[in-house]
Amino acid sequence: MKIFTADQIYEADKFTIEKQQISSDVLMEKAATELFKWIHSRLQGAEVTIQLFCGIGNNGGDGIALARHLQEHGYAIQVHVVNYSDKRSKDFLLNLERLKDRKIWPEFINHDSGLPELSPNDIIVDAIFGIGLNRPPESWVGDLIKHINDSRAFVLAVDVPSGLPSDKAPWNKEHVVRASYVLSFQVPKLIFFLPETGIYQNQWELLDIGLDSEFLGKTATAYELIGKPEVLPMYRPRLKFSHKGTYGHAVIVGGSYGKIGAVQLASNACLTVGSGLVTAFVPECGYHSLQTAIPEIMVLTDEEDNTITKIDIPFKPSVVGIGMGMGTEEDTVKAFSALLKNIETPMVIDADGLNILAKHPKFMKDVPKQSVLTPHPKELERLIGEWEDDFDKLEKAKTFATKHDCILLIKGAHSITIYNTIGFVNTTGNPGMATAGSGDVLTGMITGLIAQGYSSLNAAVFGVYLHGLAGDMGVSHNGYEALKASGIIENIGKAYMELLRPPEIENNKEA
Ligand SMILES: NC(=O)C1=CN([C@@H]2O[C@H](COP(=O)(O)OP(=O)(O)OC[C@H]3O[C@@H](n4cnc5c(N)ncnc54)[C@H](OP(=O)(O)O)[C@@H]3O)[C@@H](O)[C@H]2O)[C@@H](O)CC1
Ligand SMILES: Nc1ncnc2c1ncn2[C@@H]1O[C@H](COP(=O)(O)OP(=O)(O)O)[C@@H](O)[C@H]1O
Ligand SMILES: [K+]
Repeated sequence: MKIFTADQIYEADKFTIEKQQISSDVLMEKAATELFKWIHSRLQGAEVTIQLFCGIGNNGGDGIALARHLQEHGYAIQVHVVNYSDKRSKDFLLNLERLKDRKIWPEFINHDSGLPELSPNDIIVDAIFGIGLNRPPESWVGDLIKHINDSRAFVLAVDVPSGLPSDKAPWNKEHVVRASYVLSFQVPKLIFFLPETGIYQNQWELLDIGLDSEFLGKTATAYELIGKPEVLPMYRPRLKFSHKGTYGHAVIVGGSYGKIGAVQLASNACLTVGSGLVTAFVPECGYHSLQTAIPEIMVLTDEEDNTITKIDIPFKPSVVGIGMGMGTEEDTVKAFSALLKNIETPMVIDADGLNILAKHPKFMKDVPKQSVLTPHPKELERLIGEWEDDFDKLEKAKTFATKHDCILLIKGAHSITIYNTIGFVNTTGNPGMATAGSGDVLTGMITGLIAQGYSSLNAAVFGVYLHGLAGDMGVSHNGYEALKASGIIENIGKAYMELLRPPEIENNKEA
């Protein structure tokens, strides 16, 4: 599913109005109707006070129109207009008139008004600012937002939490609504998925307001949300007359004394995701434990006991996954650099592989094209330098990925795979995966997918989705805390099954 910018949403709005020959308030009415239906289906007329805070733009207009629907269905409402500007939108004014026609007089909140009384038992509708926010809210509006946050009431935000700009980090973290739930119109917004801005909403859901599907379909976007419909076509089925050679020979290089487990996890994940053959390359000290832990893999060892000093692979691997638990000793750096110079197949580079690249930027020119780099935020910072905010981070990541013709996978709650100018935002995974070794598992999985013939980009996007899905299945019975990296591997098979499960057939009413 595409992620549109605010400007693109305004264009979609305009296009829809022209094509369908409707007036703009029709879209606002549709938005308000969908908001109302959502609320009504849950509240069923409950006797709760709904406090609506409406700005003076179209986001506020949505709130005012919603208030009318709520009142018509007997809900106890209190409408507040947050009067932050004289430039009221046409459709806001239209809906304000409609409300007044029904003898509902909102309370106007200005810079010198006191703060309204709020109870934790109220439901608050936040329609102060939408995607039109383009400068810091004035301090009295910020104080009102803080008052809403302090109320401990359930806060339902319309379109986006107020105070959150769509293309930069908030100016003041206290002046952003912390929404219990966001009902957002038609398309997901990038702010929902970034660590700095995603924290302002617990949950979000899309409401279809009928923006033109032709426009949405043909418009190219810089970000795409990756769910089952996007990854399913990437799946490469196992062929009946295939053999292990069909699915490639992956090599996993890494480990050092005390960190052989990282290679074990990556190799096991590589095999479990379906690589035909897997060879691990580790320092001598890892030999016995690896051979014992995973009988299905082959093991090559360095001449040195405790670290990697020379990487000899006596065959042409399909792909090499490297870096987990490897350390950054001088000899290891030399071995890594020599491998980069000799290798032609794409690589998946993680952990200390990335740390070495960050310390020796000139090595980047030897990294095979179409390699996948899998940094967590700290490793990313070492690689691309500091950033101002998450948006700046993504731009810098795109510049880096384009310059080096690589796929840059930024790991996190919503991992984002960057290739050229596009970012693919993952939707699976959970906080249980914030546990030692889960990144090693991901590296192994992506390596195993490339070995089987997935393109590097598809391996990254598909791999991160499957990894998150396996994590989700891993916590479904045991909870977040007990998930271990090996638990993610144990659920890779189930994740495949879940991905390939046909959609439930709806009950035939006549049957
Ligand atoms: N297609 C869709 O998705 C549909 C979307 N709809 C809804 O429209 C919403 C967008 O509405 P919107 O464009 O009127 O902007 P909104 O966020 O209400 O802000 C109002 C104005 O405030 C101003 N302003 C900005 N920052 C400010 C500040 N700090 N302090 C003071 N003023 C500030 C700025 O105007 P400016 O002063 O810059 O000219 C801005 O225009 C969207 O989120 C959704 O809820 C639906 O109605 C139907 C279809
Ligand atoms: N809160 C979270 N929600 C979803 N996925 C997460 C979360 N925290 C971590 N992960 C995933 O777990 C993995 C952690 O990788 P990394 O930090 O490299 O771990 P390690 O170095 O221990 O292997 C990444 O794939 C990341 O996306
Ligand atoms: K809002």
